[in-house]
Amino acid sequence: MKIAVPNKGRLHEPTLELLDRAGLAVESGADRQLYANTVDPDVTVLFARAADIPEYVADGAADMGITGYDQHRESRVENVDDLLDLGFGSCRLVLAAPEDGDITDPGDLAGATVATEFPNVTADYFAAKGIDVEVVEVTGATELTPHVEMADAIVDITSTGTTLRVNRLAVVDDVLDSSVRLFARNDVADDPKVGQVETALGSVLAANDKRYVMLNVPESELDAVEDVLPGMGGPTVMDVEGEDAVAVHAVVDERDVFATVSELKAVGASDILVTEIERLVE
Ligand SMILES: Nc1ncnc2c1ncn2[C@@H]1O[C@H](COP(=O)(O)OP(=O)(O)OP(=O)(O)O)[C@@H](O)[C@H]1O
Ligand SMILES: O=P(O)(O)OC[C@H]1O[C@H](OP(=O)(O)OP(=O)(O)O)[C@H](O)[C@@H]1O
Ligand SMILES: [Mg+2]
Repeated sequence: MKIAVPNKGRLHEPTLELLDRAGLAVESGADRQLYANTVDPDVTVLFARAADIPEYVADGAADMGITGYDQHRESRVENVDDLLDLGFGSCRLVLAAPEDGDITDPGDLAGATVATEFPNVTADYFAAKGIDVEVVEVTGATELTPHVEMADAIVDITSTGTTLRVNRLAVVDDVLDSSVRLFARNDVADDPKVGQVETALGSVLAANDKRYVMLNVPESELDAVEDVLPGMGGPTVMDVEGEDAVAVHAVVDERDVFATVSELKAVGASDILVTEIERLVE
């Protein structure tokens, strides 16, 4: 099983970190190598440009891939299916035009020129609206093109909005929401290894917003503690040897931890520990 992952840029580190946490650590070697082993002898990693990954997977150079959904759409590959939203690299592709200009609606661009690093997504967007534009492909610094009369508007990535603001561009319309996805080629979708990789990465995401809570409580108060801790499938309860108390363990949503700990104390729990969870397979 080969997984194509970004070889550099903003998606590289978080992808390797996620694989690491999922128990598929990439074994370090020379920085610029093409292939790397993981701790699983059946899983290797192919380093590629974020934009090339969907095609590498579609063509069979790799079986699974991790990259932005925007790149998946831009590649127009059809034999690749998303398995998981990995929750990082969130951004929007937007149509933007000079803030002091007269383009305030996509329809204002009929017959005009739009510059972008995403010519296919852009062409599909205008075609769906029935608006005829000329799409000019650029490979970077897209935000400059309206100011040097190369284009009337752009389709580009925005996240904080800083780049658009600095270049005095305003959003005219949303084109696509993107985040990083795990995907696989259709013809390997039933391979057990694909399922294992999906489960491993999914278990890290599932654990991200959960905490493990441990506490001791007198046996007489156990019912009250169980009311506070509905948890997944109920808490685990263990006898504490030689004492009239039990130890209780439970998985709690991160956002509920503050309230839960207060309630647990109120019903007589002591020695309360809250820890992070590395992985959670339900
Ligand atoms: N500002 C951003 N915020 C969040 N995600 C982004 C942002 N810019 C890009 N991305 C995501 O990262 C993917 C890769 O971006 P890109 O190919 O520009 O690489 P990079 O990490 O910016 O490195 P470089 O541009 O130096 O090659 C994009 O397709 C998109 O999914
Ligand atoms: O809304 P913002 O937070 O400003 O982010 C948007 C910018 O981020 C990306 O550029 P990147 O930093 O990857 O530089 P690049 O043009 O070299 O890819 C993207 O191409 C935008 O220019
Ligand atoms: Mg970039």
